[in-house]
Amino acid sequence: MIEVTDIRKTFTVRERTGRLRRRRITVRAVDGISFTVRSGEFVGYLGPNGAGKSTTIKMLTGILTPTSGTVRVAGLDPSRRRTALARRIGVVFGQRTTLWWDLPLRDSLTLIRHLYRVEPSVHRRRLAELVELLDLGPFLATPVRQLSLGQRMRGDLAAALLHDPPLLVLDEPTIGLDVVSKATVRGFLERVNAERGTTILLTTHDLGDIERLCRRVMIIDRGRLAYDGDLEKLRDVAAADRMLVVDLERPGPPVEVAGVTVERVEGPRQWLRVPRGMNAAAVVAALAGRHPVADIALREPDIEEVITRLYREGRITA
Ligand SMILES: Nc1ncnc2c1ncn2[C@@H]1O[C@H](COP(=O)(O)OP(=O)(O)OP(=O)(O)O)[C@@H](O)[C@H]1O
Repeated sequence: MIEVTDIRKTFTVRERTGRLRRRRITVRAVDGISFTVRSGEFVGYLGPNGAGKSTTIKMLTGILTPTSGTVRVAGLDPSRRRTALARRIGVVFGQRTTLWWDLPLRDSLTLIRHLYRVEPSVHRRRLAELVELLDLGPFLATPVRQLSLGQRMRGDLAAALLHDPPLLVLDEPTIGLDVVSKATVRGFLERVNAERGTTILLTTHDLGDIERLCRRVMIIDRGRLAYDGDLEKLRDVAAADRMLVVDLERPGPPVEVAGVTVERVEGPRQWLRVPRGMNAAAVVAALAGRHPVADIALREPDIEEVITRLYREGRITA
C-alpha cells in the first residue's frame, strides 16, 4: 500500500547571524528513509518533535515532493497524481480541520460527497454507517465551530472515510482530547482496521494510542528511521531492567541476591532491579528460599519508559 525508497527532503532556511547578515543553511528534515506498509496493516509512526514525521506524511500525501528517492502510495506517485490519490486515501490532521467552519457538520459531509463524486445512494449508506459508529447523530446540525474538540475530531474522521479509502493517514488524531474521546477514537480506528481492512498509518506522541492499536511501530529520529518492527520486540531491544517489588513479612536489611540491586527499601517492601537477560523466576526462587516473602510483583517497563531510554542512550537501532 505504501512503498518508500530512500526518500530525502531538505529545506533551505535563512538564518540570522548578525544585525544584517543572514546565511543559508540546509535542514535535512527526512534523511534517507525506506519502508513498506502492506494492505491491512496498522502502523504507528513516532519520534520526538522535529524528527521529520509531518514531512514524511506530507510526502506520502503529495503535499511535498521528495528532494530524492521514490514514494508509491496505492500504486501512485503522490506528488504527480495528487487528485487520483485523494480518492484512495483519507487524511486527518489533529491540529487542523478539513470541515467547513461555519457549516453544520451534516452540510460539510454532504459537500465532501461532491468533492469525491460519490454516488448519492452509496454516500447515504456510508454516512449512516459512520454516523452510527462515531455517534455523530446528536450534533449533525451543529456548526463545526461550535463542536467540542472530540466531536470535531469524530466529524473529521467521518469526512476522511466517507469515500471509503483503502488507506487512512492520521497525524496526531487524539491530540488534546479527553480520556473518553480518546477511547472513542481509538475504538473506532480499531474497528475500521479490523472490519474494513483499512490500512492505517498513525503519527502520534501519545504512546497510549500506539500500545492500544499498533503491532508495528516505526520510530524516526533526526530524519532517519531508528526502529521499524514489532512493538513487543521494541521492549526487548531496549527493555529497561525489570523491577521486582517484594513484600517481606517484616522489615529487614536489603536482601542479597547475586546480580540484583536493591534500589529502595520502605518498611517490609523492597524494590529489586533485575537486569535484562537475568531469569526473574530464579531470583524469586532464591529469595523465597532465604526470606519470609509475603508477596512479589514483577513490573515490566512500559513503552514510554522504553522509548525515553532509547532516546537518552542514543541507541534506537533495532
Ligand atoms: N517548510 C519548512 N521549511 C523549513 N524547515 C522545515 C519545514 N518543514 C519542516 N522543517 C524542519 O524539518 C524538520 C522536521 O520537521 P517535521 O515537521 O517533519 O517534524 P515532526 O517530526 O513532524 O515534528 P513535530 O512532532 O514537532 O510535529 C524540523 O527541523 C523542521 O524545523
